[in-house]
Amino acid sequence: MTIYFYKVWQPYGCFSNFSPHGIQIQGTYWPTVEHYYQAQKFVGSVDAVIIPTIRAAATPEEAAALGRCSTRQLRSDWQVVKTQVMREAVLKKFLTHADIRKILLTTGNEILVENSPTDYFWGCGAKTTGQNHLGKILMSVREEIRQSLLISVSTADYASE
Ligand SMILES: Nc1c(N[C@@H]2O[C@H](COP(=O)(O)O)[C@@H](O)[C@H]2O)[nH]c(=O)[nH]c1=O
Repeated sequence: MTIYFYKVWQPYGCFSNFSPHGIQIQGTYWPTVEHYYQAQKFVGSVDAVIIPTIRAAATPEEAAALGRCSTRQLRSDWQVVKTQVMREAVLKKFLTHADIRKILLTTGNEILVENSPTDYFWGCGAKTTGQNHLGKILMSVREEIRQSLLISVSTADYASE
């Protein structure tokens, strides 16, 4: 059965990038994946000065509003790199926090869909025809973590023989 998620306070809210699970990337701490993702839009752009303000935003909603401001200039390669930026942050989130990693793994092979009514790239959009890239990243992170756990279990078996 497909698992839909969107808001933090709804079922499977920990899959939202707005969930309060901090990550450390290259020595810098970010309060949520959303803070990190929105700030990466400006790395190397003339508006990079906004990055510390996004990192310090009190909420992910505030970080998103800063990052979505249409008068600021995005980095020129943003459309090319944004999916990889998101995957790196989501993977780090689930490697860092054991409680939500367990929730992700217990979804087995179910399809995960960000049920955003507006976003046809990261989510499925109101018509459910969106590309669901966040759901796809979560499923791929789930598989990567599962495989790495299998490898560590089999290595431990081997070592104990
Ligand atoms: N969960 C969630 C949202 N969805 C998130 O918004 C981000 C896309 O931002 P952008 O690329 O700037 O349009 C991405 O992290 C997506 O998962 N948006 C919201 O306004 N509220 C929310 O609770």
